[in-house]
Amino acid sequence: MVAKEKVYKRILLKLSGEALTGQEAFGIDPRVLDHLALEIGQLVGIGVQIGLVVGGGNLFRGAALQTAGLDRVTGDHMGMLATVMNALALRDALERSNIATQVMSSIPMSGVVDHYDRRKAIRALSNGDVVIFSAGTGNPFFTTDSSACLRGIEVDADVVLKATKVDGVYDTDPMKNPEAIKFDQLTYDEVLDKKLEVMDLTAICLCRDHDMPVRVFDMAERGALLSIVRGGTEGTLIQ
Ligand SMILES: Nc1ncnc2c1ncn2[C@@H]1O[C@H](COP(=O)(O)OP(=O)(O)OP(=O)(O)O)[C@@H](O)[C@H]1O
Ligand SMILES: O=c1ccn([C@@H]2O[C@H](COP(=O)(O)O)[C@@H](O)[C@H]2O)c(=O)[nH]1
Repeated sequence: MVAKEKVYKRILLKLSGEALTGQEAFGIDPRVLDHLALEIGQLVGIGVQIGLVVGGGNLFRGAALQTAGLDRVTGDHMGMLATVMNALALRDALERSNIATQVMSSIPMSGVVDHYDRRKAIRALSNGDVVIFSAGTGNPFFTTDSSACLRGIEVDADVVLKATKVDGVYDTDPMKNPEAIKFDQLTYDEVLDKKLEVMDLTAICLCRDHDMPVRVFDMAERGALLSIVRGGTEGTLIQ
């Protein structure tokens, strides 16, 4: 039974960078951005406060660049800059849908976006603006899963919602094993013990230590986001 009213007042929504590619060969598919603007607009419409983190996997990942011969820290810097590009594209799509949006970056980028400031972010969220936290944590060797959980905890979100390319957490990677079995619910320790790779384990530890629930769900499933903020059980809940 799904409530008509929202059960979450403030959320941290982590969007898959990789899923932004959509049907394009590389980069960002504008149709994915438009779909996201529609879904996010529905939440804004019922008064949900939304912090966003978008990944960079559609453009660059430090680990992949290292495999190709680049220095790892340089690769991670490139990955973090990729998340800023995605954040700018997302802001553009949201603003075209008349959704007030601010982008903050963990890496100072004067003249392009504001530097991350927790108090300003909380004020903006309280005013109903969508706030996109870009450039990850600002540090190499992390991922945007960790930055999403970190920012979610900092701004006192009710939940971290990881919107990704699969519809939940499975016992093995469902992209590689069609027989994989899906979980409806898991504890943080079960994710850690089983080394389930849907989310990086640093992020899970952080959420466990700060009692931040995480729901993993399919970014492409229409209406899933709205349903979840009203108490729907799409995907897998980790708590
Ligand atoms: N046990 C598992 N259950 C579900 N998915 C898993 C599991 N193990 C690995 N995965 C993989 O994890 C992926 C999601 O994590 P990943 O960090 O790669 O993507 P993302 O965070 O959505 O993208 P980006 O890093 O670009 O933001 C899924 O596409 C899935 O293939
Ligand atoms: O705190 C962070 C966050 C990210 N990175 C680098 O950016 C890329 C893209 O992020 P994804 O989470 O993989 O989408 C990541 O692979 C890292 O290289 C970072 O260094 N620090």
